[in-house]
Amino acid sequence: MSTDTPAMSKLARFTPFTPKRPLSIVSGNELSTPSVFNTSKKYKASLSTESRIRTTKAPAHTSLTPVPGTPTKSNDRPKTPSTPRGVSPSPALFLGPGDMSMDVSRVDPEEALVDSEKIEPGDISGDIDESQLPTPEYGKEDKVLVSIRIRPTAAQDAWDISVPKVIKLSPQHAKTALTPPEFHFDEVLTGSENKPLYNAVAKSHVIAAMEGYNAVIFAYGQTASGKTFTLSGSEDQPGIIPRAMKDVFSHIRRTPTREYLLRCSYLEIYNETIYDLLSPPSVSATQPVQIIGQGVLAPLREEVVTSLKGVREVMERGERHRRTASTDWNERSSRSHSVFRLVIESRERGEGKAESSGRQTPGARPQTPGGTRLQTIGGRSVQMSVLSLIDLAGSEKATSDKERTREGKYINTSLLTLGSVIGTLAENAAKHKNDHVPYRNSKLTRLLQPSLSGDARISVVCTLNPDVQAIPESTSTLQFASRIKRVQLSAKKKEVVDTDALIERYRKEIEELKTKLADREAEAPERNRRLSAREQIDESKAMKDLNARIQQLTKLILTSQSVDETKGDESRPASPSKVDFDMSPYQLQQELLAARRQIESQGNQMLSLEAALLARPELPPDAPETEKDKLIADQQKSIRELEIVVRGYEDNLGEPLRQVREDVEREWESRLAVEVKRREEREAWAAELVKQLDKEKKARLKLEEERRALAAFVSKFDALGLGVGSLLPPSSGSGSGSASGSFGLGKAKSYLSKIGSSGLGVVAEETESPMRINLKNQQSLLDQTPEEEWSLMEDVSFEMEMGKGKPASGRKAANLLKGVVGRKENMPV
Ligand SMILES: Nc1ncnc2c1ncn2[C@@H]1O[C@H](COP(=O)(O)OP(=O)(O)OP(=O)(O)O)[C@@H](O)[C@H]1O
Repeated sequence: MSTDTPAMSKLARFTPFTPKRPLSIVSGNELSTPSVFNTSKKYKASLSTESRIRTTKAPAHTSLTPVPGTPTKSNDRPKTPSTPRGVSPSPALFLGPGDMSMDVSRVDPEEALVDSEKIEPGDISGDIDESQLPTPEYGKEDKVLVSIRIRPTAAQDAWDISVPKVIKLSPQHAKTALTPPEFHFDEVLTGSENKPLYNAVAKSHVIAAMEGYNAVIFAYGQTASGKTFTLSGSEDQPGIIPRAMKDVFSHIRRTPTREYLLRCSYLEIYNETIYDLLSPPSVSATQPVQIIGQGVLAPLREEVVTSLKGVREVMERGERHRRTASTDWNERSSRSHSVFRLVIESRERGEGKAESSGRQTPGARPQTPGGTRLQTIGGRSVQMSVLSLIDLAGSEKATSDKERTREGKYINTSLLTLGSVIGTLAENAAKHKNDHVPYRNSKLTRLLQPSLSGDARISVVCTLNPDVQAIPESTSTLQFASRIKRVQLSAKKKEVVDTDALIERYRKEIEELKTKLADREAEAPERNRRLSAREQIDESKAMKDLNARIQQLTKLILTSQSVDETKGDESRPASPSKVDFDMSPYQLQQELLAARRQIESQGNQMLSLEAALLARPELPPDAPETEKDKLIADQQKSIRELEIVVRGYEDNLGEPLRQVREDVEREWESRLAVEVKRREEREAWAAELVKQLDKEKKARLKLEEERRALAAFVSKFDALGLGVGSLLPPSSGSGSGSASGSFGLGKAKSYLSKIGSSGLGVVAEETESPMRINLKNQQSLLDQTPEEEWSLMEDVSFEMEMGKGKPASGRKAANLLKGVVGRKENMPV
């Protein structure tokens, strides 16, 4: 290939190949973080000291790596492990005072606005050629902008690029005698100059992103073909990313009518897992990023940037966390696909500075899933777009290293999936088909899905290694590039609807309804006297409807995320999330019902708006322009209303309803807990009672035994004919041995049963024998009967009369008594 082709003349001339610089160890203080923006250091950074040492000093564009297929792996070259996601500094480090970037969760977007006045000259100086505006047609078409970049080589070049924008294999390298096929692209570029490359392939897309279109720029190609060099560049040849960032700020400076909020994130897909490069590695390793919706990623750290320095800091941090490793073909091969995303939000500036700052009540802004968002203010809508800059890992052959081979498999699989996705999309576009596109087969294609489905302007730079040994890989890259050229796009500007006017209307209606309600309430007592019961019911229903409408409108305002600054919190409707916790479950259920009714009514509102939209009057083509404009304005109004109602509907469907339900549940839960506790206490008490009863039963059984023993003793005593009178204490009423004081067996039994069921009942609480206790504390029944017990025996008449029966001698009787009673433990005799 001749370096003097017309294609070349457009860009920088071929940079003569300089042999690879021998690796040298640099001293510790020479180690510093390389930066894409830093003109004195190489961009690509690694966490491993080894790789930092090796790469910090190497001027990238002069040390060309050999082509795959001719590994230069030498034994003396140190093997670089893949960059470890090393121990990270504490997260606090990321938000230090010197940090130019800010975690979105802690930033008030209105305070982080960037406008033309805030751009420092340093942010846009350098080699950005502001006069060179993007080629007009680029980025404005519905096609992907596809460019080929051929890296310089010292070996024999296999490709012919003598015709502008065309590349074909030089006939001497073709395998057949047939003329090699030609590939046509938007640009075919060579050389090491990154500035013309940027202007040709990226600038228009960066500007498109600044103007509200989603834009994606990615580099595709085999390993060591120059993707990272193209995107990130080197110290003296900054690549697309640093140039794009400069252009972002210079665009802001050129656009004094708008103000901007910039947020950036940086991630990599490594072995089919997405890692957040801005989170501390310990965090991102344990919480990989998930794709939770069309282009929605979580958890993903986004940082607000207000200057080029801020972007640089964020980029450098991300770069430090990227995985790179030495392979057989590239000393610092990217082992992952990396995606740098810049979210650009902008709106027209207001009149004065105060208004332009658009300060909103802090804290009043509802949280949005994507983090901090710019608000529409006073009719100023917000434009939002995402610029994604993607450095894909290179396709490669199996290497000699096991780990690299494993990574290579993942890389190749995801690139293959990308290829087949692109193939299907191209096919669908060419044949107007709608075949299934296998986006879900890899993380990379899932991530790119919204863009590839047409939602973004895409520019692809396919990098080629022109060496003869790399012909198969280069051919495959060219085929990929041809396919992606056929993909159809239809990117549209994303503009957040201006809801302010509508909200103002709602607010007015609320005021009117409130006045009406207040009037009605004031007249109610007087009116009710005149009205029949039926009419009173109707009247109260009408008042309820008024109330419901007020609430509905108030909630619509809340869901449209607008807060009236002048009225502060007063103007805010009672948020459903602030349900009164003192409400009874009944009241909460009423709230729940009201919320449900509201959802239904919003559903109806949506249907009627949809119907109105469908039933819109058709205008004849020759109708006057003013009529057409009016119709368009009316339709736009209906669409806005519909959107707001839909948003309100979605919000109500989720949040408030859930919260009311939770409140009701919480209320019932606490009640249930009290009931359960009470029940448990009762059960414990009942168990205790059962235990006590059991004890008492046992005590009664013992007592019964005692009683029986006593009864037996008395019977024996009776049988022996021993009068108890002599044993009894002298009684005032009956003298000892009185004939009338007979103690019959029946009476004694009744006495015993009485004492068993009354006085001794208390012993049931004791574990010891009730008799024993009783006898411990009292005098023995036989020795000394307590008065009250004797009183039980008042009517006892001694059947045994003196001299009747066969009296035992006093000594014999005493022994007998001892013999019977003495068997009873502790019974004093
Ligand atoms: N156009 C170019 N001009 C000068 N040097 C280049 C050019 N393209 C690539 N290089 C050099 O070639 C080497 C490999 O390039 P680079 O790392 O960009 O390849 P890559 O495609 O990103 O590889 P991988 O997929 O393995 O990460 C680097 O040293 C780089 O500086």
